[in-house]
Amino acid sequence: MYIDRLSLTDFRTYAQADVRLGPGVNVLVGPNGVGKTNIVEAIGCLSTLSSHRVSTDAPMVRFNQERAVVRARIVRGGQQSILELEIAPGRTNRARINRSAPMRAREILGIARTVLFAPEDLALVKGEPGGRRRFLDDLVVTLYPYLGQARADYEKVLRQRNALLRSGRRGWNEGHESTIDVWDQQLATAATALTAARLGVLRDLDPHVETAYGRLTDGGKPTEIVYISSLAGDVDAQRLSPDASGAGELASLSAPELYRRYLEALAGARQRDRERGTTTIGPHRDDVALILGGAPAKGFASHGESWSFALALRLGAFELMRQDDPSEAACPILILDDVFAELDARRRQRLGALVQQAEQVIITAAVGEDLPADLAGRTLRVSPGTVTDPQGERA
Ligand SMILES: Nc1ncnc2c1ncn2[C@@H]1O[C@H](COP(=O)(O)OP(=O)(O)OP(=O)(O)O)[C@@H](O)[C@H]1O
Repeated sequence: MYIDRLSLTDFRTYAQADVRLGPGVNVLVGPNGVGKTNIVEAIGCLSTLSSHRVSTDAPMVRFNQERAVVRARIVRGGQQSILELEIAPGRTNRARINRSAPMRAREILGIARTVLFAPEDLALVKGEPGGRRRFLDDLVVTLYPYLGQARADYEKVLRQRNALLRSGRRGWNEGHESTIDVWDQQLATAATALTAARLGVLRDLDPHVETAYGRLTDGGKPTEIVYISSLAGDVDAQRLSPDASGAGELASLSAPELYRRYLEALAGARQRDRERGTTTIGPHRDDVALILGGAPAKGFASHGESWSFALALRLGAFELMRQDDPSEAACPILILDDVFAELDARRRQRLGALVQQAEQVIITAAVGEDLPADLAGRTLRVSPGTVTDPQGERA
């Protein structure tokens, strides 16, 4: 799939801009701060309904405006469709497909399939567990959209259980005890679905990440991704020695056994949870250990290695999505924001060769010379509030 026209209204720096893109490689070039990332952020948001760099919608709306609109014409296997997303902070975001009546934004989730790599992804390797969980859950929901419900259910029941635990700190009574039994069953149901899906996706992702890292780094160190589960004991201890994590055993459990393990663990942790006023067992406490050359990448890998590992995670996700539906119409759009400047000449070359597998690649770069010479494609010049197309016309 590819986007051939993108239109932005009051999105970040753009009052109104029309950007013409094409299949193959598209490079957005312009000085720092000119608005290149704003464009790829808009495409990512149309695909995932969230920004890769902010957790709320307000910063995406141009200063002093109330709403932003992102519209894209998407070509999938020769069929065109127009997707539109209205971002209105403080109100419900709305979407339209082919200029239909407005619908809930959720309805367009996943129609534009994208994989976006940005400098912020370094946090996947160096940062806190929340980013890794989000990466994994986003991939789970992309591959198995029906699990979006399990994820939403889990978050809802978790909030309710935590609210009950907090209220119980002022005096725990029989009402609390019977209500928490109900929440535990619901939590265990959603946790089972989510954990099984995460383990399955990790198992499938792992070899693709290893291959991508090897290709990027000329056969560099081996990588491994290990799931760390709060069901299998102290997550901090597992992070230090991921080999000893119980994830392998968890992956072999059937769903009813996993459910039983969650129920047992929640019951066993109830006293502690009551004291702390929060739930200490469940997928929201889990993590993913990224292992490079036998050692946890976090804390051990160099900056360049961490960067390449983060990139390999995204490229691995791209490959997994491609394998999941090998038709060209479903091939995700690959977006690389500011990547090449961070890599040495050889890794640039290798990345340049790797990305050409996508039907559409969108790359941002402050300096065109940072890109490998054989990365053939169209170049769009970005200047404040405007993107100039290859023919030199102002869009
Ligand atoms: N809501 C907004 N309204 C208006 N301008 C905004 C808004 N949000 C960000 N900006 C401006 O957008 C600019 C940053 O744009 P962007 O991140 O796309 O730059 P870039 O071209 O990718 O830069 P770099 O090469 O440094 O990464 C900043 O000047 C910032 O002030």
